[in-house]
Formats: sequence, C-alpha cells, structure tokens
Amino acid sequence: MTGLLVVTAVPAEADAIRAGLTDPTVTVAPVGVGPAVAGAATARLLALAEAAGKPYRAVVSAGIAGGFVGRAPVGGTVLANRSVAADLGAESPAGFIPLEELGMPPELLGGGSAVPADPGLLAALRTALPEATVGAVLTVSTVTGTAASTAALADRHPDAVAEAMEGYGVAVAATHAGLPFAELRTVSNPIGPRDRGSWRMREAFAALTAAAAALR
Ligand SMILES: O=C(O)c1cccc(C(=O)CC[C@H]2O[C@@H](n3cnc4c(=O)[nH]cnc43)[C@H](O)[C@@H]2O)c1
Repeated sequence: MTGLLVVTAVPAEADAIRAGLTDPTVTVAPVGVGPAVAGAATARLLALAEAAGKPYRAVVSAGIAGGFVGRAPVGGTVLANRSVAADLGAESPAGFIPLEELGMPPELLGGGSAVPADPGLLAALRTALPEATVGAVLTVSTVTGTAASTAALADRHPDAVAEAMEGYGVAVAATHAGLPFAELRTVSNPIGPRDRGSWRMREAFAALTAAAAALR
C-alpha cells in the first residue's frame, strides 16, 4: 500500500502543494483541468498503482477555487463536505433540474450528482486545518462569470462555499476504486462577474503551500 494521492489540475498547484508537504509518502500529480480529464487521469493513476500491487490508500482533489462572497474569503482555505456536479442535469424555463430529478433509472446515475467526503479523512483535515471553511464545493465545467448565474448557483446551493472544476470527477474515480476521497481548495477569486484582475493566484498558491502539511 502506498500513501495518499493528491491530484491537482495544473502543475503550478502541484508545485505549491509539494513545497509545503511534510509526509514523503504523499504523491502529488497534476491531472488536467475539468471534471472529465481529471476523473479519467485519476482513474488511470489509481488503476496503474493497483495493478503494480501498490494501491493508494486515499485520494484528495486539491487546488485553487472561486469562493462565494460572504461564505469563503479570497486567500482562505476550504474543505468540501461534499463535491457536487453543479451543472449535471437539465435546464428548463422553470430553472435547473438536477440529475436525480430527471426520472432516470437509479442504476444509471452512479453515486448521483454529489459525492460526500470520507468522514475520517475530512475529520483529519479539519483537525489539521481548523481555520478552513467547510461546506459543499461545486464542480462546474464553465467558470461562473455573471451576476445572474452566481445568484442562481448560490440560491440553488445554500450550503456551497466554493466552485472549482475537478472535484466531482476525481471523487467518482476514487469511489469507483473504493477509496476514501476529500477535496481541499484555496480561494483565488470571488465568484461573480468575470474580472480576471480580481484573481489573487499568488495568495491562493501560498495558502495551498500552508495547507499542504495537513496532507499526510
Ligand atoms: O478565466 C480565465 O481566463 C482563466 C485563465 C487561466 C486560467 C484559469 C484557471 O486556471 C481557472 C480554472 C482552474 O482553477 C480552478 N478555479 C479557480 N477559480 C475558479 C472559479 O471561480 N470557478 C471555477 N474554477 C475555478 C479550477 O478548478 C480550474 O482548475 C482561468
């Protein structure tokens, strides 16, 4: 059995995490942006490790995120109690319909559109990161960039603290491998009307380095 697998979207996030790691058994791998590529690449890493007789013992999706204003501040750290596929479903004139309400056979829905964090892993991360905000982290395929879509998302998910683009995909890969999963994010930008000037990448990467000691 090998240690924890931490997957990020991009190499800069992986570097920020490696800079703060204290546990040499932790593996950090950038797997790409978005739930599909991140999920597929994570599943491959897990399968290869298993085939080599050195399975990982848990998976963490980590990186930067947008924070809902008033729920998670820029520069802060967030732990997901569940990772939610926020745009998996159907639009209708009456609003968004989540996957579970589309009338499909349950066996086609996998674990559904939200994967809860492993309770033991989340508890350990919360203890190591007492300042972290805990709540749902949304996985979106499109970075939210208008006031209207921000308000709709915040209304639909009153428990959501942040959005990113990989957590749910990685969670599905971990679940299929029978492994505990958690999502850790640091906030680079407020979710809202697109304003690249408001992104604080350096702050978020520094927060990732500070949080990395909790990954063990
Ligand atoms: O919007 C852009 O112009 C842009 C340009 C270069 C890079 C990026 C990103 O890396 C953003 C996506 C990346 O970071 C996570 N992330 C960070 N903030 C958010 C957000 O507000 N909404 C969704 N995802 C966010 C995400 O997990 C990706 O890996 C953007």
